[in-house]
Amino acid sequence: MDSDATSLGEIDRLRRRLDEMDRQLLALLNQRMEVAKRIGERKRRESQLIFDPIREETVIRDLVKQDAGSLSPLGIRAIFQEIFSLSRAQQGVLRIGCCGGAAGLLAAHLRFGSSDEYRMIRSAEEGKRLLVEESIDILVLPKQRLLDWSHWFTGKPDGHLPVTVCGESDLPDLLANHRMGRYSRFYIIRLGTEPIRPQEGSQSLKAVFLLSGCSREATDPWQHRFGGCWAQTTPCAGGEEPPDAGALVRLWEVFDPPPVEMLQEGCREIYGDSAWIVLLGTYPVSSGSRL
Ligand SMILES: O=C(O)C(=O)C[C@]1(C(=O)O)C=C[C@@H](O)C=C1
Repeated sequence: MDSDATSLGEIDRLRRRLDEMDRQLLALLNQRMEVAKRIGERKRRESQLIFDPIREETVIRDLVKQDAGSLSPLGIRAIFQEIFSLSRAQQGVLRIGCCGGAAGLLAAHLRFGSSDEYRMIRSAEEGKRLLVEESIDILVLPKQRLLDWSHWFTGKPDGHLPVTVCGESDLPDLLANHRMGRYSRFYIIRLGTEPIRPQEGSQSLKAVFLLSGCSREATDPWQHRFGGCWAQTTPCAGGEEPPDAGALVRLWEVFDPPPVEMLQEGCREIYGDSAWIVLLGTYPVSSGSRL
């Protein structure tokens, strides 16, 4: 037997092993879907949302920590995001609205997976309406448009938003051509005033704050005062700042988010009554490029 034939025989044998493993994987996935369906029934009875980003992140993180094989963290993440997507589809449909054209759709697809329902949204205003009407469950919004949210809610003196930011999605550098580059970061927003609570044992949290009613320059002392203590601040206004909306300041890698009252107090000290802060939500951050 020549060496080509030997190698073909070996490939055949290995492929048969792969076939058997694929069958096992599929059987396990089907079993997993049955369990997810049961969780979904329970959630429906208790009026809980299908999408639980903190649980998903915790599962992925634990798996990445556990894996002693050759899989990359990004690979594990991509596989499990698809599994969660299948699993959400068993529980009902997660309806995702995407602003930001094709880039928004792509960012959402990269974050969520193939089995959810996507809908292109022409403007942040339309997205807000559909979210409030509950025609969509999640809105994916380019970071530039987050300022519009700041704008909309500056009118509300109590500073309560009916939405929380529950994640972020990046377009990988690979896709950052001229047009997409503008839309490299997206926020995932969902309805609900309850900020997402950190899971016990969660290592790293992000908090997003809107600091409104003051000019961009005026955020400097605020950043100086609070930035160093427990967070780094990043102004992320981009070039599309609405005239009176004030500044948006993001705090990130907040391990132990300070009480909102303390922030508000500090803010009042610096700006008197001319500014206020809105806590949009806290959510886990991943060490990879996507959440
Ligand atoms: O743990 C849950 O709450 C589930 O619904 C299961 C599951 C999963 O497949 O692991 C599915 C959807 C949620 O977003 C989180 C996790």
